[in-house]
Order: sequence, then structure tokens, then C-alpha cells
Amino acid sequence: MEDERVQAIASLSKALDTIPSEFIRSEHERPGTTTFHGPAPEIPVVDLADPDRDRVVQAVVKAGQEWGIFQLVNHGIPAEVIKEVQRVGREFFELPQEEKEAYAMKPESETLEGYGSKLQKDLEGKKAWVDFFFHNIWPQSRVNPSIWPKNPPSYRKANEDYTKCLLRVVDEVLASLSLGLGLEEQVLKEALGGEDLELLLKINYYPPCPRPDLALGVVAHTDMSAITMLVPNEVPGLQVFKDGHWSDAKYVPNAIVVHIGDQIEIVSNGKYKSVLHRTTVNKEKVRMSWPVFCSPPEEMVVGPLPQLVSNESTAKYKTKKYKDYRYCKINKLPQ
Ligand SMILES: O=C(O)CCC(=O)C(=O)O
Ligand SMILES: [Fe+2]
Repeated sequence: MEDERVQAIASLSKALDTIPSEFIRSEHERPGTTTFHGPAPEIPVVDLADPDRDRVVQAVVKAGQEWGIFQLVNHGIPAEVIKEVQRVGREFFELPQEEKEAYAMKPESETLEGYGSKLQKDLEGKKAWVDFFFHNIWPQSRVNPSIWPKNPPSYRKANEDYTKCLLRVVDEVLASLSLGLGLEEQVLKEALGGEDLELLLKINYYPPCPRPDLALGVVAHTDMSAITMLVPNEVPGLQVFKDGHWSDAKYVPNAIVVHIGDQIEIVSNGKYKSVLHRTTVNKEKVRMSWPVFCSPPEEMVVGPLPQLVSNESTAKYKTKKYKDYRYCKINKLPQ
């Protein structure tokens, strides 16, 4: 198991200045040849402290329709709170390998939580240049800090503080998206489970890669969540597919990157679009990111909101339990 971790493979690869063939993407996926280098339009920035609420809603709506992704600034989460979550996460990944393996995800376990790497190859028969750690952070009833990293000791407090701050921002984003559909501000959140909306933290650890032109971190996908709230470290790597090509996302320091996920696309009956994205890796530096996937509880039935469906605007998506959607997505079955 241990020598399968990308972090361990990366140390070997560094010495050899090459990467194992199972990480070499096929021609049509290689970032070296598929990244657009012309003038890329910049990912929209939304200022959450703008006193003009309508303007905030309009900015969120436009970004949600045209991009499926935006960066929130002046979101009110203190920079130190974010830095602390990043510090403890990084320190965990810097622990000796044996210590991390104590948290390894158990294949037979019901939940997705723990430390891991994608052990199977993907549809293309390739592997992703990334290790990760998943754990629930909300609601309280689904949080089990005994499976969170115990080292560094401040891990738990840092994550609890961040969660508290993030919940408020999630509510604000969902409220704006709801108003943008012509609905009252609480309607969208209610349709996604209300207070039972689930927040799952993932820490992505992308080790340095001698051939960043040939490998990918996370391969092209849309998130199956409702929305994803992400903070990266200072190393670039996120790419979005827009206007027919892959462009680097320029990150605004201290912003929160909001991805529209599949569930928001579905409830909005396609008004908002989930964003197709992927990540590249860096030759010298470790890239890390902390996405928080905000999703309906698994038994929640999710479909286009009845208020948005009419004879003129018929339902574009099936209505089904979130767990059934997730099953199809994970197993690459038609929805
Ligand atoms: O690392 C990133 O910026 C994005 C990661 C991502 O898309 C994911 O884990 O779903
Ligand atoms: Fe993603």
C-alpha cells in the first residue's frame, strides 16, 4: 500500500526525472498540449461585502450561468482561520508515511472518510498525481473527530473554527443563488436538505512532478455536490474548461473558489451550470487544496424545483435520491 502513494512515487520519480507510465496521460488529456495559452478570460470575482445586495446576486447569477465558478472576496472568513486550516493540513501530509497510513481509507467502509489515493486506474487506464484526505465537517451528527488527524494537535480546533465561518458563507451563496432564480432566499437550501446539508472536507496533496506536462492531478470532472467551497495554497494548478478549451484559473489571494456542482445545476433546471475542471501539477512545488463539498443528505430526493418547471420549460433532469445520483456518477453509469 505505502509505495502506491503518489507522495512516495514522487520521491522516486524525482531521482529518475521521469514518471511511471501509468501516470502519463494520453495525447488528448496532456496539459502540456491541451492548455490554452491565449488571453484567457478571468474567473469572475464576487465581492460579498458589497452593500448593494442586488449587485451581489446579479454577479453570482452571471457567474453561475456563464462559468459555473467564481471567486468570493471579502467573504468575512479571517485570513488566519484559513491559514491555520492550511497549516495543520500540510503538517499532516508532512508526517512520516507510517503515521499517515494509520488513517488509510478502508475499502469496505460505508463512508468515504480517511487518507487515500485512487488505487484503481480511471477510464483512460491512468492514475492521478494526487493523494487526499476526506472527512465530514458538518452536520455535527456526522462528524467523527476520532478519525480526523490527531497530529498536529491543533488539527481539530483549526477545522472546527473554519467550519463555523464557512457555514455562514455557504448560506449566503445559496441565498444569492436562490434569489437569482426568482425564489425566496431559503428555498434553494431547503431543496438541498436545509440544516441537514452535508459538508465534506477533502485535502488534496499534489506532490512535485518531474513531468507536469504529461500528468494530471485531478482529471476533468464536474463536482457532484451542490456547491464546493475551495481554498488552494499559493501554487497554481486549477484549470477550467471554457469556450472549448482548458485555461488556467488565476487565483485571487484569500478568495474562496466556489464551484457550482451538479445538484445546483439540477435543482435550477439548468439555469446554473456545474463547471468542468481539472488540476495540473508543479515541477518543483507541492500544490495543495481544500475543497469542501456541500451536498444533500443521501436520502434526499433532488430534482428540478417545481417552481421552475412549466409547459414552456420542461424538466431537463431526472428527480432521484442523491445517493442514487452519486452511485451512477461514481460508477460512470448514465443518470
Ligand atoms: O485542487 C483543486 O483546485 C481542485 C480539486 C478538485 O476539483 C476536486 O478535488 O474535486
Ligand atoms: Fe472538483
